[in-house]
This record gives sequence, C-alpha cells and structure tokens, in this order.
Amino acid sequence: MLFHVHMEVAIPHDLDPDRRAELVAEEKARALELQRSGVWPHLWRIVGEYSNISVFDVDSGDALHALLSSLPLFPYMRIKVTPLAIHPSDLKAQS
Ligand SMILES: O=C(O)C[C@H]1C=CC(=O)O1
Repeated sequence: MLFHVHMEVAIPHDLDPDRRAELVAEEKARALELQRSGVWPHLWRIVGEYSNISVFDVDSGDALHALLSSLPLFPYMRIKVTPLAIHPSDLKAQS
C-alpha cells in the first residue's frame, strides 16, 4: 500500500545543540536505511520549510505507524498521512 505522508519538524529551540545534532544524524541514518530497503521510495523537501513530503510503500496503516513512530525525530514531528489508491485515469492503470 502506498501512503502520502507530510512530516513537519519542530525541534524545541531550547533542546541541547549536541542532542539536536545527534537526533538529526540518527534520523538521516534511519531515513537512508528505510529508503534502501524500499519502503520509503520518495522523500522531498518542501521549499522554505523544515518539512517533507514522502511516499511510503508498506503493508498496512499499522506497519506505517510502527515505522513512523520509530523515527528518531518522531516526538518532534507533526505528521499527516493520506492513503493512496490507483487513479482510474492513470496511464499506468490502462490495459
Ligand atoms: O528533515 C526532515 O524532513 C525530517 C526527516 C525525514 C528524513 C530525514 O532525514 O529527516
């Protein structure tokens, strides 16, 4: 199943800078790992924002929730998930 996910990051300004750098590095490592595994096929920065638009390819909403809540920056994210279905006019859906 494909899910469109909007993640907005809001790390508190008073978080220790070393802890912040550690979390961001851990988040990057996890994001790269998940992209390489194929479950995170799209990751785009939204211009001018500390947020991203992503597409995840996972088995279920439960699997997506487990994955998202495992992200190191999860406690500092506002996340909006939209499940995707095949559009009948999508060229790829034509036979
Ligand atoms: O920077 C972000 O958008 C948040 C998060 C998503 C991937 C990553 O490396 O960090």
